[in-house]
Amino acid sequence: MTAAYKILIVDDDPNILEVLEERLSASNFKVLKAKNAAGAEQILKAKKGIDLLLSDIKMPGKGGMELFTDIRRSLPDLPVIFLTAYGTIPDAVDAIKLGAADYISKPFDGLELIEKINAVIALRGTGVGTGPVPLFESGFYWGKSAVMKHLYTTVKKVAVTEVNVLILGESGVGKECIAGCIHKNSPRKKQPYMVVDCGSTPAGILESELFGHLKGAFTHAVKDKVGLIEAAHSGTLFLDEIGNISHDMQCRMLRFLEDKKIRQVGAVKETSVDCRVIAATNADLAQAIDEGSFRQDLYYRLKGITLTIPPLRERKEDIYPLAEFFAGNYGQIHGTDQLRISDAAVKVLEEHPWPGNVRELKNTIEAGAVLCQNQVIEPWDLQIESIRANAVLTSDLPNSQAFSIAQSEKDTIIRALKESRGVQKDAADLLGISKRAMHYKVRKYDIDPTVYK
Ligand SMILES: Nc1ncnc2c1ncn2[C@@H]1O[C@H](COP(=O)(O)OP(=O)(O)OP(=O)(O)O)[C@@H](O)[C@H]1O
Repeated sequence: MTAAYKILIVDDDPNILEVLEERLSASNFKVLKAKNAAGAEQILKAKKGIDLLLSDIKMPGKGGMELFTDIRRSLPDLPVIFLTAYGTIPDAVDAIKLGAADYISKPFDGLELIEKINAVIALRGTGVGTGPVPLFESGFYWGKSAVMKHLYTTVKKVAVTEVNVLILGESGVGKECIAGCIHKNSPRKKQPYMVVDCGSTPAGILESELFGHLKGAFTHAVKDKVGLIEAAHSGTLFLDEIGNISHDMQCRMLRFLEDKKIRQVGAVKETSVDCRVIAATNADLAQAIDEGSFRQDLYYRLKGITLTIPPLRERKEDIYPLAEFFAGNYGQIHGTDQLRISDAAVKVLEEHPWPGNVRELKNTIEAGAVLCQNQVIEPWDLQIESIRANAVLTSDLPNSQAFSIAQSEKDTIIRALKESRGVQKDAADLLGISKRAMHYKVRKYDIDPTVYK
């Protein structure tokens, strides 16, 4: 940030005004102060070009919320961050719903405060995110819930900036899809997009994967290797499962994020790398910080902006549209007619808690598409064990489908094998079961997979 950014602080506590002024001036912001709302309004009237207002919520006389509502009329684009004390957080949350940019709780962490200010200023006036929300984009279905519409707007705003982004959410909610979407909508979209799965890469290998190495740096380093960070130069680096990296790797990542320089394993010289960083995790980083297993300073570096994708069970209104979307995709890919999902199956889908989130729903619909008859997915075509068993036992199956559960399972296995031309691994993937379970069932039902090749 440059000295050009002007921040107006309003707080009735002179100590807070002083501490904030010191902290912000040290980060090159120009600071103006007011000890009450009236003072802030005077400054805003007299001085042009204030970039951000940092306001206390509880002040004698006119409070922060009232000030915020009033200045909305004359300065609708001025971003406001609220300072909240214990007890006023609900007010701050309400203020965000009304359009405030963010809030920070007292006593605040200096680094977090600066990161938030930088992020808000970076987003200000980007002029995006005000249009209608498209239903889907590049294979990603945004859904109909208010929370996903809001996420879309934020993603569009964030994408055009250089801010680092931390994406949080359970496994399968679509974190990697959102990261890709940010890159595709960013000015870096024509540059490399490198994905690193920090969770599944063994710690010993991750360092050389990320930073690269020189020939001879260790036993198996038979030639020089460019790391993924360097490969992402001028583009975007997506660090998936960042919550799983070792303490040593956290230190190295922090140094990289601070200086934007890397040193290959075995090298003496450092190389500058310009890449935007997006990280994701399904871990509870706040808890990991409390437990001392994740560095707080790294956390703040990563979370210029945090995007949280809620689990599917918390946005039930997205289940049916997503299921239809996947059914439609399946039809297109396999050249079949549009699949339908029966009302009874929709009910089953909407009642399931989806621990595997959208990934589980997608697999369920794809397996249902293979198993269904006459292009209609019924409850018994859904590979959701508890519900499926119940549906088979209790539903009004037509006579031709009135199989025993075992017969129905055998039939399912055969249909999946037919679909995957006898390849048991692919059939297992289709049904969402392990390869071992597939071998077991093939033996149990005495099925010969080679017949379906
Ligand atoms: N809104 C969506 N529209 C279409 N497909 C989606 C959506 N959300 C998730 N998916 C699909 O679900 C699967 C999982 O998505 P993704 O890998 O982005 O999730 P994730 O949160 O990164 O999971 P993990 O934490 O396990 O890595 C992918 O096949 C993806 O295409």
